[in-house]
Amino acid sequence: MKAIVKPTNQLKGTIQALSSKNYTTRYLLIGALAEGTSTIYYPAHSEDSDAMRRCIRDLGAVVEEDDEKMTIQGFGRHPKPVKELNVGNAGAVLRFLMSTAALCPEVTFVNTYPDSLGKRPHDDLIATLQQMGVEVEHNQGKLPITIRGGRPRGGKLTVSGSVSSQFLSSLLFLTPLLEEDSEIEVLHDLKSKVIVGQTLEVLQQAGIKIEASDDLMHYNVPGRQSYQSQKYVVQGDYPGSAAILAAAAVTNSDVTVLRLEENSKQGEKAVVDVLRSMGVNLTHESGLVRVLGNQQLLGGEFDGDHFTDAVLAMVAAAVFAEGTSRFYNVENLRYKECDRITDYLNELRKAGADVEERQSEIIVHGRPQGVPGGVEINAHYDHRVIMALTVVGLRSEQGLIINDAHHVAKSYPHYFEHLLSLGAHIELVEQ
Ligand SMILES: O=C(O)C1=C[C@@H](OP(=O)(O)O)[C@@H](O)[C@H](O)C1
Ligand SMILES: C=C(OP(=O)(O)O)C(=O)O
Repeated sequence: MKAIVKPTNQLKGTIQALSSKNYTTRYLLIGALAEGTSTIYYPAHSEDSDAMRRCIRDLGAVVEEDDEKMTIQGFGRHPKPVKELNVGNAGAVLRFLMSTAALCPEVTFVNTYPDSLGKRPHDDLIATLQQMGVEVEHNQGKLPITIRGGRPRGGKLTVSGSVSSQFLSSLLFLTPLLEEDSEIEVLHDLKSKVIVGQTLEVLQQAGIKIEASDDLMHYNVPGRQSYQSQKYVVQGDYPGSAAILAAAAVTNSDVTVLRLEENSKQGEKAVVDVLRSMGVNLTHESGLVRVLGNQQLLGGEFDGDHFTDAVLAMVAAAVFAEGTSRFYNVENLRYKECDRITDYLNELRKAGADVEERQSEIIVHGRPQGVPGGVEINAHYDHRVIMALTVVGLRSEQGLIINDAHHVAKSYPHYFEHLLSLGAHIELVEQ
């Protein structure tokens, strides 16, 4: 699908935030790791959450659903000895399930997105699984990956957090089920640290006890624990909503997004403060964010690691801000669905933005007068590139054509529908 994004002066209306992808994948997994029946209310429906649902079914969970909820009868510590799993393009799903797969005799994760997930590195998690006595066959740390497990061992474990927090989260899901107690030490650095808080939150909801140090670099995990089956309610998704809020900020708007909890543990909640500090007129009360956009934005300096999945949307807003903006501590954006620094900035430049890259920084010289647009954009298989370039297209002089825009469905299948309901001028054309 191609999205023809046309200049749009005004956005107006109210939308419900989509359900959080990152909570949905977690609740599906812990529902599967429990032995009873768990219920998830308002789960996300996106390619990534569908991937987790498909894989836990393949591993033996019984999943039923209606419009409002899913029920999961889990497999506990005894997944079905499945031979092959297909996680689509979902990084978190792959990494979380690589540990679960260690409970099976032999599972191969196939490579269905060679130009996206197929290029992402998993060496750090592979190394820890090997410490646990699991045999891993891989293609230089990448897919396809075969895990030969059966009886993974806990004990003293180390994992690097310098590329992705997902490796640590993955181990935190598995280690409570092992015979041995585990002590996990995070080496080097821990990127996307905030999201580990979401992992610890859901583990606690499932009755799992873990002692975490304040800096989230050390963990004591008692073994022989069981996941309790529970009822979970999925909150609204900040990363996806960040793009809607950015679109409202760069146009003349009165846009309200519902279901965005103020006390959420999602790091991307920070976009409310980021936009506010850029001078955007915005309120956040009772789970409702309202933006009164007037196209006036100011640049600023931001540690992007706090809101990793919303950096691209905030960069898109900064393209139209007065002055220079700097998003630092974002090197791990290079290891996502595409290289979200080099690939993304190349597309922004095509649209007419003035941007520079460093190894771990994005620098934007804002153009409050707007950018020319009038070009075709390569989506690089990346939902967040698609969402962010749409924001830029709305404020450009000649619009943008975003090719392969259907990949938006990885996290936010209703993105264009939501923007259309707010009055955006967008035409969707099947390619
Ligand atoms: O744990 C998770 O669910 C995620 C962790 C983050 O990845 P990294 O830890 O690789 O930055 C984030 O970008 C991703 O969308 C989801
Ligand atoms: C990077 C993302 O997801 P994942 O790592 O799970 O593929 C994302 O949703 O932006």
